[in-house]
Amino acid sequence: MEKISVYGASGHAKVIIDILHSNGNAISYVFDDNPAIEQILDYEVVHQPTTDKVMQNFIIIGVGNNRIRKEIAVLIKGKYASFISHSSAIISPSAKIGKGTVVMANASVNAEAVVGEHCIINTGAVVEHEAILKDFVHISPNASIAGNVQIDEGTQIGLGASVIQNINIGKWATVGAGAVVINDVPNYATVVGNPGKIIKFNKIYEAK
Ligand SMILES: CC(=O)SCCNC(=O)CCNC(=O)[C@H](O)C(C)(C)COP(=O)(O)OP(=O)(O)OC[C@H]1O[C@@H](n2cnc3c(N)ncnc32)[C@H](O)[C@@H]1OP(=O)(O)O
Repeated sequence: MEKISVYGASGHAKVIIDILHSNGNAISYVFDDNPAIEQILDYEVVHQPTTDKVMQNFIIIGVGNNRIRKEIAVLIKGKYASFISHSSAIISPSAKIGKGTVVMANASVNAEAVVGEHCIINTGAVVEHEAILKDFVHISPNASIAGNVQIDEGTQIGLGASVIQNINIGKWATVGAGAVVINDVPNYATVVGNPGKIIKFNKIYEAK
């Protein structure tokens, strides 16, 4: 089993640690740049200047925010672990999943789905057949992505949201918790409700 370092000691990192345990992976280091965070679950959190040691292992970024996860991925250019998944996740042999991505407990990724790098397929989420998710996408707990949906970089699909088949969702968009998306969503839009409607466009800058 690979030894893995977790970069970022957040709540999301705690779930990643559970996943690594579920697979029998050894965790070498948990790193955070905030020196005030000293402990996460049973692990002592290391800080600079131990960064070099952290980099010697395969890395999973333990940060839930898509934009910050991308900034870290671009900044540290580490050797990222191939995707990790909880032992209860169901992943089709024909699905393709990029490095650094995390598939959590009871999630499903079905036939010929393509999931990019550093994505989060959160607890109980469903990514249906032939869906295409670009890098840094987060499918929140219990959200469902139907067949042939395409979701561009950095977009978050909120808790329990549903996206019907063949929909295209742009980059750095947000779908609110519980939304039902039945129309394409443009880049940067925030969509809420059933049927999903655009309420605003995100003003946060796009990670480089
Ligand atoms: C493991 C984990 O914890 S993963 C975390 C997963 N988290 C989520 O899924 C959270 C998803 N986020 C949301 O649903 C948020 O409410 C967002 C992003 C859609 C909107 O958040 P904000 O930008 O802060 O908007 P704000 O709270 O000001 O709401 C704006 C309007 O939209 C409404 N609204 C906000 N969220 C929703 C929603 N999910 N469904 C319906 N209406 C909503 C508000 O009531 C408000 O309406 P009003 O203008 O008539 O008063």
